Amino acid sequence: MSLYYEAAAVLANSENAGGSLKSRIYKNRDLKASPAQLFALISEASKWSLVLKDVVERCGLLAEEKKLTPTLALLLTHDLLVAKSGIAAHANHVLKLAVLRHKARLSAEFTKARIGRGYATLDALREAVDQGELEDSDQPPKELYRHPRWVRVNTLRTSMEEQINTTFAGYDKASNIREVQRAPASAKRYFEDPHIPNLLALPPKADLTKSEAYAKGAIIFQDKASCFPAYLLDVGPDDGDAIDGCAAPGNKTTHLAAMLAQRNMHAKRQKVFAYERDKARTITLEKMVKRASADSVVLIKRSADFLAADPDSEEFAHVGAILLDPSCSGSGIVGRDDAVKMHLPIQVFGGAPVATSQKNKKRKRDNDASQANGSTTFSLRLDDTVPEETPVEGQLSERLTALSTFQLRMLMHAMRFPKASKMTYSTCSIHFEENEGVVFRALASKIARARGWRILPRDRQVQGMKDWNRRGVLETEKMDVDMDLDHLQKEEICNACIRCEKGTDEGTMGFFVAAFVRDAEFVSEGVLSNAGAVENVEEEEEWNGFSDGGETSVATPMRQQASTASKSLKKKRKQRRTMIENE
Ligand SMILES: C[S@@+](CC[C@H](N)C(=O)[O-])C[C@H]1O[C@@H](n2cnc3c(N)ncnc32)[C@H](O)[C@@H]1O
Repeated sequence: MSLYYEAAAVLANSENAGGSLKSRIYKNRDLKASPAQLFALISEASKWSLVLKDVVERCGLLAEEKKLTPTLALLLTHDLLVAKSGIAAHANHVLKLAVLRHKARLSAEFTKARIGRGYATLDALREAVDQGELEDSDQPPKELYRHPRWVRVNTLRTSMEEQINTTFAGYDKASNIREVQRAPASAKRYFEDPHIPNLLALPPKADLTKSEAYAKGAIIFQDKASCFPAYLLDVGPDDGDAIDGCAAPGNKTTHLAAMLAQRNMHAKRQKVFAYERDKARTITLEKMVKRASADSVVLIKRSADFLAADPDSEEFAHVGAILLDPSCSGSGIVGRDDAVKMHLPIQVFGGAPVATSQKNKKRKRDNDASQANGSTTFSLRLDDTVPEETPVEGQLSERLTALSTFQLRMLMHAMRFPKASKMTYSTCSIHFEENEGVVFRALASKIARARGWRILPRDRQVQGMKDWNRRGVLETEKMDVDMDLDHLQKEEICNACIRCEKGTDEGTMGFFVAAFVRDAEFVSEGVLSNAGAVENVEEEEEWNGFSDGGETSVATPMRQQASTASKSLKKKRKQRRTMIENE
């Protein structure tokens, strides 16, 4: 099979191989072509595909050359018109002949396309393509606020100063984030984040995957918002060990480990227990922890369910802090700008474009999956960075109920650890039900009340988080918990919660985080044994709102008066109980 047939087959991915483009190519032992050549052909052709798609269509190539599929036509046209070494096939190769027959028209259409886009020379067009500056005229204009490439400097391996002087030597320091959001891919510019220490923003398409710093774990790609939980947890030398209850791929785990190590240079050894239930993701977590040199701090609980961790076990006797980032709807996730996007030509008949799949139903021209689906674009992840979460599809409201039930359960389990006095709860979701909704329900639970868990108010948060202005949102109509709190008190709880929104000039994904704390008096043995009455999660679901009267401060919500649940709320709770029991 020639290079081009193999490239088309990789793109069609008829075997549904998972992973990024790179891993699909490099892990495929059956390929004859060199993986480097295949990867270069696909990623280069994709960069040019917006222009070449038009050229192939205007030339009517697909209608005339039955051997060519849209993908093959695009790849071959790329090599004919753009690649320095031309088409990589012998002179009589059937595919080469099919394209060479139209060389004059293809070249003429290419020149027209270049001039039409306002580029006087091929070099000028080449530069624009390299910098990802070509706009798709059929698409709405690019997002106003592009998503930067966030880079966390891993202090377990290096320092900010060292990275500025090595990896980012020769880069300009931007004075605001907009300068990097707007910058072309090749711009050497960084912005030092004002909220999170050791965090840099770079232009959206900055490619550092080949840098030594990335390979050695000195820098880690991690969205700004994803750095909030470990920073907000603010673990110090006196906080003992920590648990990350939902760890893979390990961004927050390694961040937490780096913060622990940094603050605890001379003192006791503190560990991070990292729980990950999923087997495949545990392998990723292990790799990530090793690459970040966090393996001396992090103890991985492989394929282990955090809910099965015994809070009273000797092993966790010194756990003072818990980071909880459970699975969620992923509705806050932002698609990366650096994915490979291949725009494919469609067949044009008498001036009207017709999708190949409609016209040639009988003729199996290739495994062109995207066209068979009626789409004319392939979108592939270029590198192997593992996403923290995969967005949920389908039946949102049912999924939100199931997810929030699970999230609450995880949070209440974390509240059982006898020596824990601080904890963060986060999601990359934009939905109240998974965010503030879970926080309210957790605060109202028996376990929180018995063990003295309360929300960490804004004014007691670590500086960068106190300064962050996007706070929790109160959606009263979605609250399915009875709380005898007045509006102002609910607003105060929301103000203690932190949100990030996607598509803003802050350059974050959609995210939510809240911190819970409890005072030393509650961490004492006596209070713990009283809390023994709170036995299990099923019982938690029976709670009746805030119980014993008295104080109404946000800091001690468990002292609020109980109120009677409405019928619909009772029904919802019953549904939730059934779900927990069925899990
Ligand atoms: C949102 S992701 C965590 C992302 C991670 N904190 C990071 O920053 O890289 C949630 C993870 O929790 C894991 N998980 C879900 N339920 C779990 C459970 N009961 N115990 C342990 N891990 C669980 C999932 O497999 C998934 O890898």
